[in-house]
Amino acid sequence: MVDEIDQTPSLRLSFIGASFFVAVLFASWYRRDPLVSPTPSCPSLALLIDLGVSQLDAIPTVGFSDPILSYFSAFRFIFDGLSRLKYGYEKTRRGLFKTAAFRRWMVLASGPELIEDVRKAPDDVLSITASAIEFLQAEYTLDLLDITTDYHTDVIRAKLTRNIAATFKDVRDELIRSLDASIPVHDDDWVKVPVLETMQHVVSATTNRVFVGFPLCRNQDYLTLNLNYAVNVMKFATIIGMFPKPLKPIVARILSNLPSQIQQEMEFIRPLVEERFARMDEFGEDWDDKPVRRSTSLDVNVVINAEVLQNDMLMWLMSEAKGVERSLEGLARRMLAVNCAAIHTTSTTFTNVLYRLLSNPEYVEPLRHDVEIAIAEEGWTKAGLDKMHKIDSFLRETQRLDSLDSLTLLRLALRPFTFSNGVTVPAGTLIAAPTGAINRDGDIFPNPEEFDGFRFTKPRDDGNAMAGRQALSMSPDNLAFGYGRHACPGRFFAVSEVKAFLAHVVVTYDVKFEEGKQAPLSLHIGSMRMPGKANAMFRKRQR
Ligand code: HEM
Repeated sequence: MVDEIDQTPSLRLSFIGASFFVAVLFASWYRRDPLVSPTPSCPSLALLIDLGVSQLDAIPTVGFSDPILSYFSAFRFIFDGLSRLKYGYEKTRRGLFKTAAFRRWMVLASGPELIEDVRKAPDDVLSITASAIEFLQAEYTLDLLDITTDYHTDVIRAKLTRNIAATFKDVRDELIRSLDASIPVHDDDWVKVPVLETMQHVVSATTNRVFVGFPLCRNQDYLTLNLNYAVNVMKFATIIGMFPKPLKPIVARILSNLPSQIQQEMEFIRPLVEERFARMDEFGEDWDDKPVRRSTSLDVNVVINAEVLQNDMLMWLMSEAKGVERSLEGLARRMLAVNCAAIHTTSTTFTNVLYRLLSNPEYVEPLRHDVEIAIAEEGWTKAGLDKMHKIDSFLRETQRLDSLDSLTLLRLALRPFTFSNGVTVPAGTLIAAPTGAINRDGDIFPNPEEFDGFRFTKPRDDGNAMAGRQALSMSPDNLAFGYGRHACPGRFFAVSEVKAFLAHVVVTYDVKFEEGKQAPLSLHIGSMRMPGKANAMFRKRQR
């Protein structure tokens, strides 16, 4: 007994010593990075740089700076991300601070100059693709055939955006049809609807009207597949990201059923792809510009002899895909990825906008007025949406307070990067803007915690009411869609969709929360924010 007591401290010390040694080795191996430039040949120097001790030292840290203890900070960030970022921002406003991520340091830049530095940096220095590979764990969650190409981004930016006015009638048609189906209002009765699930369904159907056209956009199994895939990517990425590289494929295999999802997507789009490739072979590459064809095999309950749009996302991808990407499997994976980028973000925004409307019923009448004036002038068109300034401001204010992620402009430094204030960060550092904290800065937005739905319609000091104030305007103060060359290419489409939704809801329904209920608490995981679940009550608008 005595022996045991005597030996315990030395055993404990040896155990702590050995654990420390293993932890340091593990940390140096775990944070070693295949994506960035080679580190120096001297192992100890490489270790110091990998751990960010030397070059990052000058930047203040939120949490532990110590290489080992920083893992606790990275872990804590999962539960407390927004307030950690707010704390760092308050202390270093318009400067730099850093916090630990699991595999590397993340440096947060705020203030117009530093954000401009990030915006202007070339892709081979600060890479959005490399950060997406890591942040979304894209190798395991998206698993594109050629992960190095993002041709879908150009397709969205050019073709989808150029076709917004032309496809608006279809988008609105699908929006109304799916809302009618999900919210069966009769007479003057109130109908109870689960908000998040309904918005996910409505956005999937509406978006896929332009992605694959009718009738596939109404196939419930197809919509569920793409929706589940989109929601799971975010969830799985967070979990897989916590494991070291050799364990990631195993964890990914346990968590996800990606191979079967890809197979299902292939089966859904196979008839379209085969028919269209055959036509492309017959008529040449210009075939996709033939806008419509008549179909005889549609769901007769809904539309008879409808025009089926051939100008859809799948067609545009087929026209631009090269190499392995120009196969059924390549296209199926790409369609899943595009759905993933579009559905989760837009349905979360629909949900946030609706919760804000239910929580602030005094906005309903002025919003109705805004819509009715615009529609009287321009009809239900893209030009009509552009005139709905109050609807636009309500959306932007919602995005300000309910940002989907408290980080944007996430980039991975592939080479050392020097900010305009002279501070250099090493290759392998993540860089981002603390958007959630910027959005709550009282110097930029007076009464920042207050929801002021018409904040962005009020005249400014320079008398220029609207310039730079729309939901689509990007600046260091409005990063909801990012900023610069890699800003969200789907933002024009997304904003039209959300504005069309809000405009339709206010002129069609009366809305409220269930008796005694209010907006649910959001779930925060790391920097991400997901709205909670609640029911909304709808009835036909009483005039
Ligand atoms: C309200 C809805 C949406 C929000 C809030 C949103 C937000 C964002 C943000 C913050 C970024 C990163 C920008 C940066 O880091 O600079 C981004 C990128 C991206 N978004 Fe969206 N997005 C939305 C809808 C969409 C839609 C509808 C699509 C597709 C049709 C889409 C496709 C993409 C793609 C492909 C990228 C990567 C761009 C690149 O790598 O250059 N997004 N989005």
